[in-house]
Amino acid sequence: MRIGTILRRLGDHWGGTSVVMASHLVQAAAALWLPLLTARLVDDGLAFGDRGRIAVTGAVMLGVAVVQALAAAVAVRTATTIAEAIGRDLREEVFVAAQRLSIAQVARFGTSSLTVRTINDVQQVQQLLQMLLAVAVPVPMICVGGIVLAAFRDVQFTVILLAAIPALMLLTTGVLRAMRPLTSVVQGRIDDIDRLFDEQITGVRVVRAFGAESHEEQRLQRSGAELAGVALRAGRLSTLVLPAGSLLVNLLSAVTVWLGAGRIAQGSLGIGELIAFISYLALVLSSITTLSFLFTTLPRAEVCAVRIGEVLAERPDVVAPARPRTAQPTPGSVETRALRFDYPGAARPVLVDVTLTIRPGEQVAVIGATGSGKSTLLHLVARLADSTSGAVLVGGSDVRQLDPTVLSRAVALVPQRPMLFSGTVATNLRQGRTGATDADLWEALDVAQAREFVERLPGGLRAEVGPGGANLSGGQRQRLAIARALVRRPDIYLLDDVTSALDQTTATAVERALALAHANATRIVVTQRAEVIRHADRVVVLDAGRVVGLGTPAELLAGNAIYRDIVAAEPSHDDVMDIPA
Ligand SMILES: Nc1ncnc2c1ncn2[C@@H]1O[C@H](COP(=O)(O)OP(=O)(O)OP(=O)(O)O)[C@@H](O)[C@H]1O
Repeated sequence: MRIGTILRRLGDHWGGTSVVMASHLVQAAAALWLPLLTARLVDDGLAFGDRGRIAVTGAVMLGVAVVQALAAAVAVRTATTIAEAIGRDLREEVFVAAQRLSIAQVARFGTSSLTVRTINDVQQVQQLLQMLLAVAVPVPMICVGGIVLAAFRDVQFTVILLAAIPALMLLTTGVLRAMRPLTSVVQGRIDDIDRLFDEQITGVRVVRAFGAESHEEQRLQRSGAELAGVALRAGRLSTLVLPAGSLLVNLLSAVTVWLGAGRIAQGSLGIGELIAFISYLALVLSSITTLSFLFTTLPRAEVCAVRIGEVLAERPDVVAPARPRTAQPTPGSVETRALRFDYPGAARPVLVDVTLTIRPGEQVAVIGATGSGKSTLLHLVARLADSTSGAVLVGGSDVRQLDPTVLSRAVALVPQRPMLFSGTVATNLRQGRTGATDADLWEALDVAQAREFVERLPGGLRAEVGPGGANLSGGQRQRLAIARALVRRPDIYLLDDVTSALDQTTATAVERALALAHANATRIVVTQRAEVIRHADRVVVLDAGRVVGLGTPAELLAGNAIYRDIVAAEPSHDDVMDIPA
């Protein structure tokens, strides 16, 4: 997307744009009329000591100045409203487009870059629109009007004015050329700083625990210095325009006065005429200088428009089917057929030839070394991404053909890193099911072993949850995330290492309660806990993205080394808590 594409959106606001144009026309006419009135005041009034003419012309000048100010106020106000409206629409579009991206696409852009594009980049474009409408529109009117009026009064002086315009244009073009490459670097550096901030703030506990504050500060300082370096270079270039413009105006005014003085002495020019001409010179050149300065913000807005366009143009990997299926011939079943998944640009696939058939109500544990593709497998079942090849069937229907609402009702994913949202405990849990009653929420909290701590929170279910659940412990977040999935009552639970932040006893209690609650539901559980693995109906062993073991715990104990390693690493706790199979 280029800035021109965004400018075309002004057509959607033609009413407001017409008001801006009309107000600027009035404002420009007033600005051009004032020097003529000044000339009349001096040459016809002051020169002859005609008090009546001075008073009338002065009153007209005051009236014109008031109209000019009012027209300018209307133009700026309307311009701001239009720019705000276009900015708001763009922000919404980028946000919605970003929400539709698959996890691989989000990873490719980077979450912080998507944030900067949605907020900062749209703001830059909005600012440019506002400035264009509020400042740039009257410039051509003033220039053409000023040159024509000057030409009518004096050709020699008009030549001076016309010669100055290309000089200013040349300067601006040079500055713009030099700035263009710097501005895309500036936006990239802003992305970097945002990413660093995000990392450092979300990881503040780790930073403190490792006493890494000064190291992190240095990283931020380095990034800040790099941004300041390029931003300063771009800023220095843009600041050339205004002083150069006013230098030119002053030089030419001096030349005009020098030439005019001689002609006044000869009697071929009135003082008022000279003042009027100098006013036109200043009006035209300072308008062009302001426009040139405005153009120096163009490269940055242009880069931002391109970055916004990249998000808007990104076709989501995961698209809703044209004719969605709602039928699920075998609710609760999950099947993967020769599944393969590659991250774009990655050296090797994350999953290769994964073929599984999971029956409704089955409890399946997925185990494997870190990085073996366990989470990715669950993500593909929940259709957070589409497989590179092969297929995933949920309830007997290919997820790519299944109605997204049917799929999200059938499947509840509890991710490895539980994510809560600002609001209350209840609003977070009701993301599982909007219509859930308080009793449903407490029931889910009971299963997730979270009743006790929620009851202790001030307000209970109405207790505040900070952004990302920041005011809760990792274990509390994890239990609320489990409860949210339970509230949904899906056919299939996808549980990704959901008890990793809990102590042994609580984890076992959660697992036991989960197994009892909604006993008919299918559970695919990524876990390292021997307790859960031993009590699963079947276990899938992944190694570097391939299924290297599939069977009951007893079968795998006999013939699978990876299974034996993982289960042997943790002693049985069946004596502590009996988990039903
Ligand atoms: N955004 C990404 N871009 C490229 N590769 C990625 C990306 N995210 C994950 N991977 C790779 O995909 C592989 C599988 O990751 P996945 O999270 O599925 O593993 P896992 O078995 O769940 O690991 P863990 O037990 O540590 O959670 C890893 O090798 C990882 O490096």
